[in-house]
Amino acid sequence: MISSFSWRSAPRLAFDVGTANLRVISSERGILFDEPSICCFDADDYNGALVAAGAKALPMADRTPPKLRIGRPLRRGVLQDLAAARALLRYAGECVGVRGRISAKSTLIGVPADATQAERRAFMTAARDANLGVVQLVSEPVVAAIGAGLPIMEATGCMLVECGAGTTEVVVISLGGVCVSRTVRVGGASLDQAITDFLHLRHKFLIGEQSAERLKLELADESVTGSGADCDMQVRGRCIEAGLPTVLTLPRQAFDDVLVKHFTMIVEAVVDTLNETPPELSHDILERGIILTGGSAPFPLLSTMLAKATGLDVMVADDSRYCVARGLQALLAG
Ligand SMILES: Nc1ncnc2c1ncn2[C@@H]1O[C@H](COP(=O)(O)OP(=O)(O)OP(=O)(O)O)[C@@H](O)[C@H]1O
Repeated sequence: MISSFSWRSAPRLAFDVGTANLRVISSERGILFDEPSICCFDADDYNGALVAAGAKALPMADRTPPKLRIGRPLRRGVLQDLAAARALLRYAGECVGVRGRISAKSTLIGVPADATQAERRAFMTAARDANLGVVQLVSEPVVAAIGAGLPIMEATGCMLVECGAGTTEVVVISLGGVCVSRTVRVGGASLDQAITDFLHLRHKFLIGEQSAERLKLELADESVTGSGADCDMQVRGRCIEAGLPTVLTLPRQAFDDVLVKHFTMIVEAVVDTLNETPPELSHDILERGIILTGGSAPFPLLSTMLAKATGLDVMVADDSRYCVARGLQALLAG
C-alpha cells in the first residue's frame, strides 16, 4: 500500500535501478542522472578497480581485451553482480553530488514487484556499500502507475504493464495496492538476445549486443521500416562460414516470428492476469483499458497483439520510459 511508505526524515534522492538504465531522481529537479547500467573493471587488479561506468562504459561492451571485465548489476531484473551494482550506485551518487554517507532514511529504490527477500536484501547491501544510507524499497509497477498519472488511490481498477529491459510486470491496482500481478522475466534485453540467436542459428551470422539493440530499435520504429514486408534491414557483423566481417541484408518480415514469439510471452501474462482479476475490477479495466509504461512499451507490435488478444484499448503512457522516474519524484515530493 502506498500509505505504508513512511519515514521520519524525508528521502532526498531516489534510484531507479534497471537492467538497462540507472536513473537518479531528486524531488525538486527530477532526473539528475540517466545512464546505462554497466561498468568496466580492471580484471588484473586484485581489487577490481573501476575503469569506467555508465555512458562511458557502454561502448566498451563486447570490445574488451582480457585485462578488462564488463559488469552489469542486473540480469532479468535480478541483482546478479554486487560489485557492479556497488560501483555504479557509487558512481551515480558522486555524479549527482553525494559526498560521504547520506543520512538515514534518505533514499528510495524501485524494485520489481515480485522481488524475493534475498533480492531485496541484495539491493539493500549494494546501496549500503555505496554509502546511500538506509534505503526504502518501493514496487516499480506501482511507482510507474503514479508516474503515468493513474488514479491508483481510488476505488477503481487500473491495469498497467511495465515493460522494461529485464522484466515485464503486469499489475491491477486499486485503492493504492496491487490486487493481481504477474511478472515475466522477459523484456527489451531478452528480445535483443532472441534477435542475436535467430541470426546465429538461422543465418550463421554473429552480431554483438549493441548491434542487436540498434536492429531492434529499427524494427520498433515503423516510421523507418514501415509495418509491411517490403523493407530491407541491413545488419553488420561476422559471417560464420566465411569468417569475415560483412553486411547481411534481410527483409523486415524475416524477423516477424522472433518478434511474435517474444511478445506472445507478454500477452499470455496479461491474459492470465485478466483471468484472475475480480469482476468489479474487470469492469473498470474494460472502461479504462490497459496502460503500457517502461522503455519497451512503444514497440507497436506489442500494443497490436495485446489489443487483439484482449479486445481492450491499449495505450502507451506519455514518455513511457520515464514513468518510474516521475513516480519516484512524486513520492519524494510527498
Ligand atoms: N522506442 C523503443 N521501442 C522499443 N524498445 C525501446 C525503445 N526505446 C528503448 N527501448 C528499450 O527499452 C529498454 C529499456 O527500458 P527501461 O529503461 O524501462 O528498462 P530498465 O528500467 O533498465 O529495465 P528493468 O526495469 O526491466 O530492469 C531497452 O531494452 C531498450 O532497448
